Amino acid sequence: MLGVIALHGAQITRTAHSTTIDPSAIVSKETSYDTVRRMRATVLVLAPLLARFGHARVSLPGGCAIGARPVDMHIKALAALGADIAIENGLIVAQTPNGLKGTRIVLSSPSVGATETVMMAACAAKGETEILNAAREPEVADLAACLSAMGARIEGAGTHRILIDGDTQWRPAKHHGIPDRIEAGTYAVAAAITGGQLELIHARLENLASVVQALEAMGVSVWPSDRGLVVSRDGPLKGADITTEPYPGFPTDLQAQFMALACCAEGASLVRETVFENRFMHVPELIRLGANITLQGTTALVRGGAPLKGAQVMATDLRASVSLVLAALVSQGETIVNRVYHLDRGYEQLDRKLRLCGADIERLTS
Ligand SMILES: CC(=O)N[C@H]1[C@@H](OP(=O)(O)OP(=O)(O)OC[C@H]2O[C@@H](n3ccc(=O)[nH]c3=O)[C@H](O)[C@@H]2O)O[C@H](CO)[C@@H](O)[C@@H]1O
Ligand SMILES: C=C(OP(=O)(O)O)C(=O)O
Repeated sequence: MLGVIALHGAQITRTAHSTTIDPSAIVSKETSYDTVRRMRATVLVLAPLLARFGHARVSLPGGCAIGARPVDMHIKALAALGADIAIENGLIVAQTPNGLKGTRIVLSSPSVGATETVMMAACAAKGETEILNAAREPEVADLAACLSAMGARIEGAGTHRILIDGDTQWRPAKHHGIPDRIEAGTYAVAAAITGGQLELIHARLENLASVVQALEAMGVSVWPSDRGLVVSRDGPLKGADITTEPYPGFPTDLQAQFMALACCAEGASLVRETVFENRFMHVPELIRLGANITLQGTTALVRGGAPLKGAQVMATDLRASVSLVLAALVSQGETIVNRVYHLDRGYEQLDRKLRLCGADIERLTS
């Protein structure tokens, strides 16, 4: 695989649903559960709706089926800021009869979504809010940069402690979301698994340190270019141990893709998932392609080097889907990935981009 791939803004690709769907559709009882189930980002409109209207009715979010995915931290934090919240018929119903009031929020774990919810709500609260044990993901800092451009006063986003001065006087602003580091990591695996070279335009080394470390441990070269990063492999792939962790650790959203890569390595790899309790649904499908993987609890032992052969496989979630596409690129014969619609939540025109770089890939349904 050889070529150049331009990455899109994280906010565009990763939260596409919230940008294209009118909030009134999200709260409508007519919205089909199946639609909402696929949208994790719906929970993130709760704070802006509350701040704007003083009340909100938002479907309990779903997102990728990779665990129970509760929203207890979002709800507890909004309640601490002064919201009255109830769950009714699968909807989160919230109101702020006395407005929101800044306070100290200690998150029980550094949830990305809960940090974003609190940060947005705190902008509209009276007084100061402190978030402790905040998520440090670059998307949190990027959201803070966007809110700050709109008039918010936020310090410490990207660290474990965020301070927000409330009562924001909002103003219009333009903000470009950061390039999607998960999209970048996925195309990096495409270059690595095929023994090719890709230049990833806009990819940022500073947001991909743990990913680059894993690639290098597996025998893949990564270097900065004027426009982004170049990822290249011409020697053998080596096995590596990978443990998913909150940022700056190795991202859970790249675990499936690296497992596909590990299937093609010489030697064994251990892949541990610590963020979500059920994120190994790609394993039986990779095995269907011929991979040698043993699952034990939250750890997968991948014995690399077994030849992969094309088969009919089923995509279960966004990253599981793309891991099957990546494995199919190096499988002998034809692979058909069913339920490929999951892909579109995180990748714009994946098939076209891979085709332009030399892959023999075709989308059979829209
Ligand atoms: C739309 C979006 O940005 N999605 C990303 C976000 O998801 P999301 O924001 O849902 O992920 P979180 O960081 O909140 O989840 C991390 C862990 O905390 C748990 N938890 C979370 C909230 C809560 O109220 N209670 C609770 O127990 C979750 O079940 C999970 O085990 O960060 C994840 C971790 O990097 C990524 O995989 C997702 O791609
Ligand atoms: C899990 C993911 O997304 P969401 O949180 O939207 O389900 C993902 O992007 O891999």
